[in-house]
Amino acid sequence: MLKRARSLSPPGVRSSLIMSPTKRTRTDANFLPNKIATAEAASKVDRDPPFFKLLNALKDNARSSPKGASVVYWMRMEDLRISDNRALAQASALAQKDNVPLVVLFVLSPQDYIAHDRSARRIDFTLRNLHEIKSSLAEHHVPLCTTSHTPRISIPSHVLSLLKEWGATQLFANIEHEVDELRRDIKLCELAKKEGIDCSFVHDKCIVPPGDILTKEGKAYSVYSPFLRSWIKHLSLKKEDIHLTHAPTLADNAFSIRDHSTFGRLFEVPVPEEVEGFTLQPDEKERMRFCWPAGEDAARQILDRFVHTMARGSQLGAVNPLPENAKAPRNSAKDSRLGKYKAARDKVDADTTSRLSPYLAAGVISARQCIRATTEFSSGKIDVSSETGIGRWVQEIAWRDFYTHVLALFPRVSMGRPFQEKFANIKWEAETHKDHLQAWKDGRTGVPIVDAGMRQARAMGWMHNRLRMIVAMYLVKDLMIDWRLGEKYFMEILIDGDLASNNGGWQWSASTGVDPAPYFRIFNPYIQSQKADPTGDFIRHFVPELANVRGPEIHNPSPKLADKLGYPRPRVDHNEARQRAIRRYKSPGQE
Ligand SMILES: Cc1cc2nc3c(=O)[nH]c(=O)nc-3n(C[C@H](O)[C@H](O)[C@H](O)COP(=O)(O)OP(=O)(O)OC[C@H]3O[C@@H](n4cnc5c(N)ncnc54)[C@H](O)[C@@H]3O)c2cc1C
Repeated sequence: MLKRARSLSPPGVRSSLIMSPTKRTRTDANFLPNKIATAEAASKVDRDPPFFKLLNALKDNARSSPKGASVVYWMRMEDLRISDNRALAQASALAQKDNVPLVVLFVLSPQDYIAHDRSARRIDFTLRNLHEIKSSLAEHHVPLCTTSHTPRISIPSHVLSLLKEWGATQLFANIEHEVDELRRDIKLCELAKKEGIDCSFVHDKCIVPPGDILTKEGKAYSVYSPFLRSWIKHLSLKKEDIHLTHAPTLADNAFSIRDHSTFGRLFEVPVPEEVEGFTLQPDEKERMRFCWPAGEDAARQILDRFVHTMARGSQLGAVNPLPENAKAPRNSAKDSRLGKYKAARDKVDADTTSRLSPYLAAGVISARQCIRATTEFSSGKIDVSSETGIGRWVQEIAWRDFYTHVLALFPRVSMGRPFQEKFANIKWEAETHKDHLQAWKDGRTGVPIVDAGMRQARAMGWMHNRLRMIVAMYLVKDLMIDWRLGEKYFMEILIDGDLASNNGGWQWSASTGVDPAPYFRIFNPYIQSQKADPTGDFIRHFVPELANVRGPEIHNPSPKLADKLGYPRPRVDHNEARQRAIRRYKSPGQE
């Protein structure tokens, strides 16, 4: 009997019809020359990371200025929340102490979005969250002023001019770890100092701040396991331990701010509906809203659902994570998705993972809150054991920290360089096989699990971790296409695009990064497919051409069946491609 996959797409949308993910304003042809630093430039930056330069600039700019007319918190793309937000809490506390209004600023920077390949989905998600934040802040009589500024090079001056307009002598923000953002903030510290304005940029993204976990030699870790061992030692739920402590809550501004000639008007400054060049098609916009509802409440509910409910096959696709009619029973730790995470996390045929990455990447929920939520099931302790679902999930949050530390302390990775310079000259096929890259993007490589994963990304702006590894390794090792083109495409299409995790994942798959998959251990996509999607439900859902195929052929259809169903044949023979990859990695630069 033929089995038909359920239709799980939002109303009016079929995954097979989803062709154009975003209105494209950029081409791949512009990418490589612009983005890759020379080996020398990367080494120079690695020797003197901007992250430490910023910490020094902040010391130099220690709080000394007299009380101003307001205190400003500059919210960025990675901290879109009000609760458990360290910089916001500190700004709020100071505003209370000085008895002046707190003002929240957000600066849209279209040039940065282009330079960093930001997806229109991520920008839309940012704006949707800003709308929520604006209303929530208004309940506390705190205005959110959203501006847009170009060129990006003058953002420090733009922020400074606003601070002066608002009579602020104190600026707070959470640290962003990408090279461009760090350099921008260093510049702002320098300019602010001249104007007598203090800058406090604080650690908030990671559980343990970059620089706090170092090897005995005082160097950053480039291997995950020892990093994890050290990371675990930093975690405790004791009151005095800062790493997991909830940041103090936001205090209200005085109601009189509403009548203030300058600050009162800020309540009227709208959050734009879109940023030019990052416009979503209407159906895509609807789908993103359906799959990824904005706001802290939504994020908290998604976390709660992960912690308390079982995985369901009906949730494998582009579904609403919080269906209105879901009266899902609350399960014990043994049965919940969190509890089963160790055994189930690599399965793609149900919602086995939390799907919190868009919320974590945008800071709609804090990583601290995610870890605190797990302690309910572990007698109030932090479980980091590799033997339990809870522990395994906490370790994933540690991967997020790990890659952010790598980004901050080995800035070369955000400059288009491989972490392992010896792999800089591998011979790629990008020029000779542009059609292969396009087929991969379109989900038409002829390898069902790869195509299903790529179509999931196109449909949802999100992909399961196991699939990300499979499709990434397939692009790099089977199609022999430069990992940077895959990294860029992921940023352009994913709603959770995060430079640290994305680069980490790509360099892991390409065997060029920190703690990578050894270059000779190459995933066989057909074996991976059987393990990740044993029933074939996932493939049938996302590859409608194969919707009626049952049995093992779903993982690797015969040429005859593929031709009959209008499904492409594989572009390369996996075994031959594997030999080619091993040969080229062994002797970089050689054919
Ligand atoms: C090639 C490649 C590209 C990736 N690009 C991104 C990206 O742009 N943004 C992103 O957030 N993650 C990225 N990841 C990591 C991972 O795939 C996603 O975080 C995960 O699939 C998100 O699903 P989830 O929220 O259900 O994760 P869960 O399994 O529920 O994990 C919980 C959280 O832990 C973190 N996490 C889990 N796995 C990893 C990991 N391997 N590395 C870093 N953090 C992790 C994420 O914040 C995630 O939300 C990438 C991985 C690969 C292999």
